[in-house]
Amino acid sequence: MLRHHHLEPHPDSLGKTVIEVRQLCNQFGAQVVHDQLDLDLRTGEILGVVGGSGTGKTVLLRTIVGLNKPTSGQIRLFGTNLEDLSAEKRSRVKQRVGVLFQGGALFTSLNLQDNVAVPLIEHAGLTRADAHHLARIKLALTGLPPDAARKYPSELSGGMIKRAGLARALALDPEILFLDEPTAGLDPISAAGFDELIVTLRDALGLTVFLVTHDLDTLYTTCDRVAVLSQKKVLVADQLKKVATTDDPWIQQYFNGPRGRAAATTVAAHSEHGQE
Ligand SMILES: Nc1ncnc2c1ncn2[C@@H]1O[C@H](COP(=O)(O)OP(=O)(O)OP(=O)(O)O)[C@@H](O)[C@H]1O
Repeated sequence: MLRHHHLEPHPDSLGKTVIEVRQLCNQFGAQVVHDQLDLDLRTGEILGVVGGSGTGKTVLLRTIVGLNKPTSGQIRLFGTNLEDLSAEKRSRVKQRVGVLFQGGALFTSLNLQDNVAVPLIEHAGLTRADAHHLARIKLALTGLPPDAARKYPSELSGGMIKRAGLARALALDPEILFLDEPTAGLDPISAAGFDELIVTLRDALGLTVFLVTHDLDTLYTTCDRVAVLSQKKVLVADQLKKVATTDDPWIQQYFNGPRGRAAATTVAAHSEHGQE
């Protein structure tokens, strides 16, 4: 079911800032990817991050979660700058964040239950038996059937792999979930199911979600706000209807091209048919 009411949160319901990116610069050799980029993520929202290929969406995600050291600029996660923290405190902050990388990044030699159990054993210090028990709960939470627990990644469909990757990202009960193109490569029905799952989990677990995507349907059905990366910055970050009217060639082509119009029409048709 489409959750159209999430597209227009009341301004008073917007949470406080959980991620604050200020004047971020990322440069690889002579290539400047981000130049003085600013972005905020607010508690409880699903923020879609879009932009042309190579505009640095994945680099931004990796920088925020501490996997890429920025050339300059500040990033505050839950109000603190990771670089100011001791290794131990930094590791504790990082555990409040879950990441689903492109491709799911599962260990191919482990079955799903063992994959999800890894962070529970390594970071939460659970016994193997307890970790397996909790791993099966996490797998069920993402909509996988019980028999999936003993399957290996090679035995699964793309959609199941994404769900298993999500179960692992949720293993340590994170407050913020980062998703890098979660519906890429999925058939439309699996992709729609995954979109719905993201909204359901956000509502049920009170998550905040940073979602990198190219998928217009995902933007229309799941995101509260959309941030557009263009010209090495976040050009605009706002509700979709406002972003779509921004005067920028890439934005106009993206949202008002044939695919953008089709996605908008589908959502409008659903909301006319008795959705909230
Ligand atoms: N570690 C690195 N070393 C050198 N260049 C890098 C590194 N990481 C990323 N880049 C470059 O930074 C640019 C942005 O990459 P990034 O993967 O963030 O783009 P993207 O917006 O996610 O693209 P896509 O939509 O195609 O996935 C690319 O040109 C990439 O080659």
